[in-house]
Order: sequence, then structure tokens, then C-alpha cells
Amino acid sequence: MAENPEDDGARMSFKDAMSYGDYLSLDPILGASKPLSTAHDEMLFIIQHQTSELWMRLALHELDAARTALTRGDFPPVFKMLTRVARIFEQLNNAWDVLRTMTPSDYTEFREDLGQSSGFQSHQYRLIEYILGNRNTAMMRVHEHRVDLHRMLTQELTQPSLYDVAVARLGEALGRDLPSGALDTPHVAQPAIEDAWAQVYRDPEAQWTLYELAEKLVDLEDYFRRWRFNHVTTVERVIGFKRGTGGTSGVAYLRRMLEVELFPELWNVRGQL
Ligand code: HEM
Ligand SMILES: N[C@@H](CC(=O)c1ccccc1NC=O)C(=O)O
Repeated sequence: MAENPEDDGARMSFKDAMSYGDYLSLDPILGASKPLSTAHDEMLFIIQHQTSELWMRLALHELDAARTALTRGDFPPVFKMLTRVARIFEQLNNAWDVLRTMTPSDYTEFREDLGQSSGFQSHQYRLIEYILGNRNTAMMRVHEHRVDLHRMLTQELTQPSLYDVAVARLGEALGRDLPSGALDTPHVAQPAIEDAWAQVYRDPEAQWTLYELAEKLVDLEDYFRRWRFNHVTTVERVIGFKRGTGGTSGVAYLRRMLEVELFPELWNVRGQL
């Protein structure tokens, strides 16, 4: 006889109680995948982006809380949250395997329907970059028509980045005065910061907590770089060297973005150990 979960005590009526779908707001979530064309692969394209945005939402939640904890010098939760963010990026990196099943022929069927929309206009992606310290304000203009989103980005730039806060903790622990940099420009490598990290790496036992923080940040950037690399490789595979719908040169633009370093001193220091 087939199993009837009711016999095992499962609640079967949700007329008067919150159900799974209620709790997760599945009606709006699932109702939001709305292909514009009849092309079979457009659903894949939409779901891929929507799930990415949900994971980015979680990454932002974690990064913001990590920054708050790091500001008060509470390291253990910071480590836990940064590990989770690296795992989220790993998840996003693995997701490219699904999207790669879409060929150029499949994509061409609906690319025109995308108009001039592009991932370039993802405000959450930009917020992640801003919170990590890559604060290129030129990227904000595409959000001018959305006052609420523009305000979120502007508000992010009023706070020190996660990396700025990490450097502040580093300076404190070593008793050194380290440069703090501007809030509204991308972080630029500073020899004094590199030297401070070098002190940590030369004697990890003496500053174990900062050593662990440094490695968590490197790990995070490592996964982030892999995301950028997977993106540009997928883009080349699917649209070759066509211009992007967002108006950039496409692959050439994305290749330049591969050169962006979030925590440059942490990479540079490796050469001097
Ligand atoms: C077939 C799949 C994809 C293609 C052909 C593609 C293409 C492009 C191109 C050409 C650009 C440059 C901007 C432009 O001119 O449009 C771009 C930027 C971007 N795309 Fe994609 N993309 C794809 C999938 C994805 C996915 C799955 C995401 C995940 C959310 C994503 C997120 C982004 C982001 C965040 C940018 C801005 C990058 C930056 O400014 O550094 N893309 N994409
Ligand atoms: N920039 C892409 C279009 C694209 O990928 C896209 C379009 C709308 C929403 C998300 C997108 N994904 C990433 O850029 C292209 O040029 O084909």
C-alpha cells in the first residue's frame, strides 16, 4: 500500500495555517519568471539570473553583518560569515555549468527581446563590489532612474568598505597608523598596508586572528575572480566578440574587469614573503 503521510501525523489542510508556499512567498517568486519570447531557453536564462540575484542578496546580508561585527572587533562571527560568502560564490560559479548548456543558436532566438538590459545594471552586484571596496561611482548612473536603488548605492558609499574596516583592525593590532582612503573611490594599493600585512604573514602566531582574516579575504576574492572568469568565458562562448546589450564592448570590457583587484595588498604581499 502507498504511504499516506496523514497516518504518520502530517498536517494536510492549510486552510487556517501558514503553509510552505505561504512562508516562502512562492506565488510572487514563481510568478516572476516571465519569458518575453517563445524561445525554449529564455526560461533557463531568467531563472539563472533570478537565482543569482537571490544568492547575491544573501551575500550582501552576510557581508554587511560581517562588516558590523568587524567594526566592533568581534572576529569569530566575521570568519563564519566570510566563509559563507565564499561558498555562495562557489555556488554561483557552479551555476555557470547549467547556463553553458545554452548554445549561441539558442540565445540568438531571444537576445533581441532583452533590449538594452544587461547584468551591468545589477544593483546588487554593484553593491557587493562597493561593500568589498571596488567603488567605481561611474557605475551608478544606470540607476539614476530608480531613486530607491540609487540611494542604496549612495548610502553604501557613506560607510567604510569591509576591507577598510579590516585595515583599521590591522593598524590597531600592530599599533601602526595606516592610510584609510576615500569612501567614494576604488581602493588603491598602499605600501604601508602591504608592509603591515607582511608583518602578520611573517609571524602568523603573533597575530593569528588577523592572519585568519587575511586568508578569509583572499579566499573570498579568489572565488569572486573565478566568477568573473566564468562569466567572461561563458559570454565569449555564447556571443563571441559582439557588443553587449548594455552598450559596452562586451568581452573586451569584461576582460578589463578581470584585472580589478579588491584587496591588492593581500596579493602583493605574497611576493615579498
Ligand atoms: C549568456 C549569458 C550572459 C551573457 C551573454 C552576458 C553578457 C554580458 C556582457 C556583454 C556584459 C557587459 C555589459 C554589456 O555591455 O552588456 C555583461 C555584464 C554583466 N553581467 Fe552578464 N552575461 C551573461 C550572463 C550573466 C549572468 C548569469 C549574470 C549573473 C547575475 C551576469 C551578470 C553580469 C554582471 C553583474 C555584469 C556587470 C559586470 C561588471 O560591470 O563588472 N551575466 N554580461
Ligand atoms: N549583456 C548580455 C545580455 C545579458 O546577458 C543580460 C540581459 C538581461 C538581463 C541579464 C543579462 N545578463 C548578464 O549580463 C548580452 O549582451 O547579450
